[in-house]
Amino acid sequence: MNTADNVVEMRSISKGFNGVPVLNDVSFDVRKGEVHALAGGNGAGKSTLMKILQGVYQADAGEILIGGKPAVINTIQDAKAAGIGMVFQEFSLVPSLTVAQNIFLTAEPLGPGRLIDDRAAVRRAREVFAEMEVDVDPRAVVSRLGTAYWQLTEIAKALAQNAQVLIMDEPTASLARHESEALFELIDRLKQRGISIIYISHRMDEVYRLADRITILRDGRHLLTAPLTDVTPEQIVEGIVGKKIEGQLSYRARDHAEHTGAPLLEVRGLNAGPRVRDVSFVLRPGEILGLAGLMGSGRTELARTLFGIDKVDSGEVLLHGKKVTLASPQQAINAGVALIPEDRRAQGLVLDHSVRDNLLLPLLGQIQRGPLLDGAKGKELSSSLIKRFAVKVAHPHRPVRLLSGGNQQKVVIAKWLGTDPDILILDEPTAGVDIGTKSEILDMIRALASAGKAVIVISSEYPELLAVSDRVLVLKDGSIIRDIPRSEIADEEYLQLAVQGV
Ligand SMILES: Nc1ncnc2c1ncn2[C@@H]1O[C@H](COP(=O)(O)OP(=O)(O)OP(=O)(O)O)[C@@H](O)[C@H]1O
Repeated sequence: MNTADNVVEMRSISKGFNGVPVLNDVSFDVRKGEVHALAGGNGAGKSTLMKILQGVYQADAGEILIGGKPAVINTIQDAKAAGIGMVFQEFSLVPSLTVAQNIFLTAEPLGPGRLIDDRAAVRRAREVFAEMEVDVDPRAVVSRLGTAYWQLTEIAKALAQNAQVLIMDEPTASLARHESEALFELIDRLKQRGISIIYISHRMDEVYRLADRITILRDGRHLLTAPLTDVTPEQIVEGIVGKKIEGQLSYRARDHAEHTGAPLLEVRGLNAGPRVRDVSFVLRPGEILGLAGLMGSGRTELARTLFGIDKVDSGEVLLHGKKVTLASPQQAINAGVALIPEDRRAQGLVLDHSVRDNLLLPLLGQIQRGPLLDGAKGKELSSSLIKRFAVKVAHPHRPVRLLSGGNQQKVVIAKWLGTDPDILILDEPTAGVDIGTKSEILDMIRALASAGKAVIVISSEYPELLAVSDRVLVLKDGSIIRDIPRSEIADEEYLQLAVQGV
């Protein structure tokens, strides 16, 4: 293949931060109209490579060619001019503005007197959405729209700026199932129009559904680039993780699986706001309970209520047979409940604080010596958690925000498991984590249950939910509509139908 067929070519890129190498001699190319998956473990360097292509970082060595010609991409503006567009994972729109205003925020069509011409912007935005074959009202205020529409607006914004290559970093992370399918269909259409997509995802099914080729990075080095037709899922997993992983997503029987002990948690007629309605269930030691439901079904709200964040309107919660008041997270923690939240950046971490401080936050009680903190003990505790969860960090005193997304998730999990809770609630625990870590997290969940704890898992990924749950509660509009033992769930499809209330 002639290099001129590549819309983007990155050659021998190297990059380090403060002397720590992150990318080492990495080459990567993208052809016109292809979806190229970029895969690799947490911290492998995917985002860093893409930030170099977007002009956010400059490479220490190597070169970039656009359409076969050497290009200098030192700023985000350079990248835009070169036809590189980014669909941000944490959306970069201004919520108080309309869709059209956001699309043309930096490049408004100017009317007479050089004012922002709203009518022209709306007209042009309509054209872009028509080309995308999606239905979005350009006059709608962004804050009133759901995540899927934010994403469509981001894509429209890049296309309006003539992007030829779109970088999508975990684009389905906050989408419901049907929204993800709509996104895949849009990607198919964009491809047909000759747009190239760089697709970063830890989800293997998406990679196979969409990608023409895959490039795998491991520890900052290029491992392979191949058409998807030439590699098996097992080879990809092994390439990413560096070892074979078997039976990751199959349900395994465990010790304590009969769950005959006295209930650890009893919820009776719980009402909290509009999304938790008359919820009752029992959770016994050793049990893993899956919560399934569509977006907005009340899964997250139920978790937040049990952790003392959302206010209880009526009903009772019993822990170890005793009635408890869960009016604050502190009360919940004291009672032995821990929640690993869905939105880890907002709720799970203090991003500017060090990895060590974040890990020790819920453990302060354990390292207190009189009025002081025992520094040595803190160091020991945090180091052992970093080791146990294989958090990839140059030094524990580095701020958490410098960690890759997946490693931030590991810090959140390590932090809460360090508190040794009796009841652990995990809301989308594997979002953003690589396949190796995912399998470790699922094993951790199983191990906790085997040790006699009780676990509640919320996950939109059915294979994952079915791999760990002994029982699944299906929620709809805040109420439990089904309570199904794992043995009765034949397959994913069965669960999907149950969730839809069929
Ligand atoms: N600004 C920075 N300063 C210091 N180190 C950084 C910075 N940005 C990234 N790193 C480090 O570079 C490495 C690669 O991170 P990167 O975000 O590129 O990984 P990734 O492959 O995208 O991972 P993930 O799948 O977890 O998102 C990580 O070890 C990270 O801590």
